[in-house]
Parts: sequence; structure tokens; C-alpha cells
Amino acid sequence: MPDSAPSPPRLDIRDLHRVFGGHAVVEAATLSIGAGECLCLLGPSGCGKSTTLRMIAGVERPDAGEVRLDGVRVSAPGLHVPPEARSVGLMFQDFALFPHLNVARNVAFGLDGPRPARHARAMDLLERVGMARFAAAFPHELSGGEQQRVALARALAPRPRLMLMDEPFSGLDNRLRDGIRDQTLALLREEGTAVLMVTHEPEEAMRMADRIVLMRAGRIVQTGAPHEVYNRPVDRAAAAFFSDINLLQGRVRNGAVATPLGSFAAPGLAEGEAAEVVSRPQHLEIGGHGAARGRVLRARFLGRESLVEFVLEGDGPRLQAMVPGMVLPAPGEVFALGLRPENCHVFARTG
Ligand SMILES: Nc1ncnc2c1ncn2[C@@H]1O[C@H](COP(=O)(O)OP(=O)(O)OP(=O)(O)O)[C@@H](O)[C@H]1O
Repeated sequence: MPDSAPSPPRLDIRDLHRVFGGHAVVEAATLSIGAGECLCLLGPSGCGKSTTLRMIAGVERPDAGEVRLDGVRVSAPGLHVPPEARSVGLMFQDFALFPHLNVARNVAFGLDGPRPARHARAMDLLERVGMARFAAAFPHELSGGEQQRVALARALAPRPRLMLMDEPFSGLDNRLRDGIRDQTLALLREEGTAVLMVTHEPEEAMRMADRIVLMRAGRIVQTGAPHEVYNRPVDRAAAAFFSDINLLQGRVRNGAVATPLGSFAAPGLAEGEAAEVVSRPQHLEIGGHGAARGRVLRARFLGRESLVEFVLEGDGPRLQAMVPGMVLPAPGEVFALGLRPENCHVFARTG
């Protein structure tokens, strides 16, 4: 192979299918991850994320499709490389350290080679997760966050090509979680490990992922960098998965949908088609030269921000605005409301 030939992706899955009890829980899943890249599989509970991960790990057999690691097939019709031969690290919420082994031995457990080398690798990783001083401790003597850091060191010790993580931080409290997430990501990058992480929390995916793969009802509906998936949702449900949304409805006339907040271009929609204009609460503009007037129904102070609920005058739809925390209008106050076209997404009406 010439030197310039691009190396294959670390992980490449093509058209993976899995059926349980006659019901397809994963359909045509296709994605790839490069070395050092972190990809988050994001979607609501039951959409097939864990099943996808388990097929990649090799603990679940696909009904159809292929899994390749560094270009080598590990799963295909008639081929099943067992999980332990895939060089894949696993981290789950219930990561279960071995209770009868101390921290250093837990981390060294899966390593081959002479004992001093195994111990050195274990200590190096414990150092890097800030847990070296606990090397002789037993798991029950550690807090949840400390155990999670040991679990990370253990998963990374054999230098897996790919790390598969299923909601690995959901057992930790919020403040601890942010720090451990960042530390985990930094360490995975240092090691050049590709990461596939399953989560149902958009904020976690945005924080961790280089790319997000959004799944719904067994299918991948959108893949892209966090800002792309957030700012250019493929449909209303994809938009609504990341935040509350405001919805304005109308029909397409001359290529646009007229709403109380202005007219919005509807490319790709047919003349006369029922359409909906989707936007996020932080993009509803209050005051100024807004096109419509809204009466405050209620306002809730949330700390950094406040959420203000309006009803458009003339018995129009209800709309939400997310505004800086200090702004807290009183119920009954009336404001001009505006919405910029660049902050809106126009789709054919659903449901
Ligand atoms: N071994 C199994 N036998 C039968 N059905 C299963 C099995 N494993 C998963 N399922 C079903 O497949 C669907 C997808 O499950 P999966 O665990 O992949 O979803 P998920 O997106 O990871 O959800 P969660 O976030 O709740 O873990 C669910 O309806 C689940 O009940």
C-alpha cells in the first residue's frame, strides 16, 4: 500500500440490524469513528443505542451488517470475533470493580506480560486519573467518583483501540460529573483512543462529542458536529430533543409560511402544504420592532436565565422566551415579539 493511502477508520459499521421478537430495534445503523475522535450516540430511552453498542462490543450478534475495526471485519454474516479479541474497552454505569482486589490490581487485571510492567502501566494510569495514592485501597473504601476514575484507568490499561461507554457518568452527582467527564475525555485523547459513548442527555453529548449521532426508534436520523445538529435539525423532533421549542403553524404560499411573527421561506415544501416554523426559546426577541404582540402569562426565574411564557394577542399560540436571569416581567405585561428567519427551521407539519 502506498504511504499516502488513508488509514481506515478506527471503527466502521455498515447497515447493522437487530431484531428482537419480530421488532427491529436497530435498523441500518451506519457510522465510522477516527482515531482520537469521540462520537456520542444520542437518543431517547429504548431507541436502540445500547443494542448498537453491544453489537460493536461483540456481546450481541447483529442479524445483518458489518463491524470493522481498523479495517478488519470483526462481525459479518458468518463471522463473529468474540468480545475479548476485539481490543475494545468497555465502561458502563455499573462498572463493578472487583471487590476483592485493591485498586492497583483492579487496573492491572486485564494486562498481559511480566508483573513489574503490568504494575507500572497500572500505576501510570492511576497517576493520570489522580488516583495513585489509592493504589492499595479496596473499591468499597472509595467514593462513586473515585471508583469511576479507577474504572476508567482499568478500561484504558490494555490500550484498547476503541472505548465503548454506556451512560458511564449517570451514577455521579452533577458537580462531580463535569470534572470527571472532562478528565476522561482528556485522557482518552492523550491515548488516541476512539470513543463511542451512549447517552440520552443532549448536554452531555454536546459537552463530550466531536460528532453526535442522533437516533430515534432504531434509526440514525442525523449525524454532525454538536453545533450542526443543534443549529440545523433535520426535523421538528430532532430540534425538540435538544430544548423546548416554539411552534408556529401555517400554509405555504408563494414559497413562504406567513405567521404572526412574520413570513418564513419554506424551501422544498409544496405550495399549499401545511408547515410548521420551529425555533428555540432563546431566539424569541422581546421588545424592539417585533412583528407581533405577546402578553406575559408567567415568568420563572431559573438562576442564570428566566423563562417567560407569552400568549400572542388575539388568542394566538403560546411562545416561550429564554432571557437573561435578571429580566423578570410581570404577568399581563405586553411586549413586541420578534423572530429572525436565520433562527427558524421550517418543516412540513407533523402530528
Ligand atoms: N435482549 C433483548 N431482548 C428483547 N428485547 C430487547 C433486548 N435488548 C433490548 N431490547 C429492546 O430493544 C429496544 C432498544 O433497547 P436499547 O437498550 O438498545 O435502547 P437504549 O436506546 O439503549 O435505551 P436506554 O437508554 O433506556 O438504555 C428496547 O425496546 C428494548 O426493550
